[in-house]
Amino acid sequence: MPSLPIVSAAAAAEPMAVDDSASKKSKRKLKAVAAGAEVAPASLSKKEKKEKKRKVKEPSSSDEEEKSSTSSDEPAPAAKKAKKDRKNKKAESGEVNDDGELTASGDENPTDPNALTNFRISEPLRQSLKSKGIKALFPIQATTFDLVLDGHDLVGRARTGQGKTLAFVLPLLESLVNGAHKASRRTDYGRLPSVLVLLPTRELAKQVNTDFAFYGATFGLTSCCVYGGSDYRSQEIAIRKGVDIVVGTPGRVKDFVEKGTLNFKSLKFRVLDEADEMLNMGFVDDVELILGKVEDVTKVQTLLFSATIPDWVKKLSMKFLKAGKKTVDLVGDEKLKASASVRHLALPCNRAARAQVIPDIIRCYSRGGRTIIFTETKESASELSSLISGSRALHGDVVQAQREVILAGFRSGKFLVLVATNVAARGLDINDVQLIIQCEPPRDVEAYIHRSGRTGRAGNTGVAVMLFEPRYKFSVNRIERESGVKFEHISAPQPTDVAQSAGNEAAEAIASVSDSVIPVFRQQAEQLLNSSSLSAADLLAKALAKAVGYTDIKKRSLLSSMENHTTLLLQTGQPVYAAGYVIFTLKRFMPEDRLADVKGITLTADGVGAVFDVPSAEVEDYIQGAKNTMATIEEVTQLPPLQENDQPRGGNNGGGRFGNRRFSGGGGRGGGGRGFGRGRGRGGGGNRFNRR
Ligand SMILES: Nc1ncnc2c1ncn2[C@@H]1O[C@H](COP(=O)(O)OP(=O)(O)OP(=O)(O)O)[C@@H](O)[C@H]1O
Repeated sequence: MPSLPIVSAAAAAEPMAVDDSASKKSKRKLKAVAAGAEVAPASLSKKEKKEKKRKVKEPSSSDEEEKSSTSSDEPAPAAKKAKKDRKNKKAESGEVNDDGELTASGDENPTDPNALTNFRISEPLRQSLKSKGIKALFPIQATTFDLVLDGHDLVGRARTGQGKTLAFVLPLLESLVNGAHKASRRTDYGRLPSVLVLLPTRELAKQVNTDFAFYGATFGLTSCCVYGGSDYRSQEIAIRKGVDIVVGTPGRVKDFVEKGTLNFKSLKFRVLDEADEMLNMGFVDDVELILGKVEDVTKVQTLLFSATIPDWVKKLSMKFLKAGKKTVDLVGDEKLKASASVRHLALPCNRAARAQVIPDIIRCYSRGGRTIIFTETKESASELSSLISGSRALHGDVVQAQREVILAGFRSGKFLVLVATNVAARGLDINDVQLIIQCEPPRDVEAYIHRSGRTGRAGNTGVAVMLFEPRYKFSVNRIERESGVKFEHISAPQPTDVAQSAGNEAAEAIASVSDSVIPVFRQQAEQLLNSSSLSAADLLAKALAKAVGYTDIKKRSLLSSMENHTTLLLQTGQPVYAAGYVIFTLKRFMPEDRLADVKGITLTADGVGAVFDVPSAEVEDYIQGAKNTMATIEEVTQLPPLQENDQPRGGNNGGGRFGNRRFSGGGGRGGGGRGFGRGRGRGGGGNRFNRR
């Protein structure tokens, strides 16, 4: 049995279940703003922090004080009033969730401090938002809206799925049409762009452009998306005709800049989204070149959103953002960097067992929604996709046109399982992704955070399962430490559990079959019953099994998830210090040549036992054999706590901690180790898509 029984695991997830309509409702429900904090404490200057503290003590302290500390631009009187009203409402409602964020209903509720009507969002844009079910701003949006509209440069940070895109889309549009740039707005043919948005991947650029196109259309603003691998000429024509907003990836934007097609003389805003990923993808030079093309930086407002703030992003913000820039950091020093609305599970699974285990994980945890499986390499993505029926692969070797078809098919529900490299890790916002499976712990924690963040978005919940080779458990600990996630450790769904839940579904389906079929099938049923020695219930059980595709139930190891392998526990009544000792004990009653099949010896945390896998057909030989010795061997139904390895050892054969090449770990094709030697490259140079 898995350490977390599957049926109850699914049941445990019950309260998180959201169907499509419910998901929209819950989106509306999860609205919050950091309690009373216009700018997150982690990012405030010392002076600002002091003033903030003082304000908490003295609720009557004036807005002017805060403005003088956070802004050099004087907001319009109307803005002052709106801000003040909001503040008062926030103080009145004062609902604070566990994360210290104010929560408020998303329904059109005037007492909701984040209700759209409490912001300088004009009626047409409000209507467009409502048409998408948005009636209140999310915290990152609420916290940054006035800052952006009032002309500040900004560095913004929030967890995945918290609505960072609209955090810049909405105030930019209002600013162009009703705010500071209203008077200089142009609508003529050949006008130069007012907004440039840079994103690290083509898919992300398209997604953000879709938002700009939709909400911009409210005001007659046009946008255009420029990215590599797609038709150059049509993008060029669109820019030359005149466009208000250009959204693109650095490579293609740079091409247009160098060719003179893109001219930034009228630019009012530049936005860098997922800035840290630009660094990871080797876009450093391109980004700096593009940003450096703006001649009069005093006329341009720059917004930078980044999940983490590595040195380059810091330097970038120092170099290209104005000195008075604001920082809104809703993650700050909090331990948990990954999404809090995601259930994070870790499951031991040998590489060779993945293709068998993953469909069962999907069956048990996806709740009928979409699943994204992440692999470390393009080859693994293609290979796995070919082994999982109904799935499609997405990675950098897939030609752009095909990538778009695949993503569109996944978005529209034509197929529900996408096997992808990190090309799909960042920013992609796809409805009803219920489950993320990571085939191995990623090398950097950011990848874990972003991949798992493809579910549990906009207030919905989701499940992220990370597979790991048992001997590399230390890398689970690393991700846990660095992301602040506390993994629930589970074992692979046992085929019996999966079959049982399939059987339940089949039983329900049978109950709903019309009685009109009975006369047609009764004769065969009676014949079957009369000719069989089984009872009617047993025969029906077989019929149910067949109906859901089972003709046999295989066993699956708890330790490595390998099919037809069983995990055994050896105890000798004295301390067990090493794998060698386990082999030494087994040799006493098992022929040596059969010990080659013993896999993954791992000592138990109590120091007096060890678990290992053997072929299921040989289980009885081990149990009976041990009876003639001081040792006991039993089949485990739940993994006991195991000792952990802090360092990778033992090379590719899966030796792990105990280093016995012949008798330990791995098992199966690849024997592990592949994933660890071949992570994606970081840093500059190279074609980004060759790496994903
Ligand atoms: N105020 C809101 N109310 C309801 N839904 C919203 C709101 N703002 C954004 N959303 C929805 O939330 C989802 C996530 O938004 P978005 O993709 O901008 O998140 P993100 O913070 O950029 O995530 P990531 O870090 O993964 O890129 C989108 O489907 C978006 O439409």
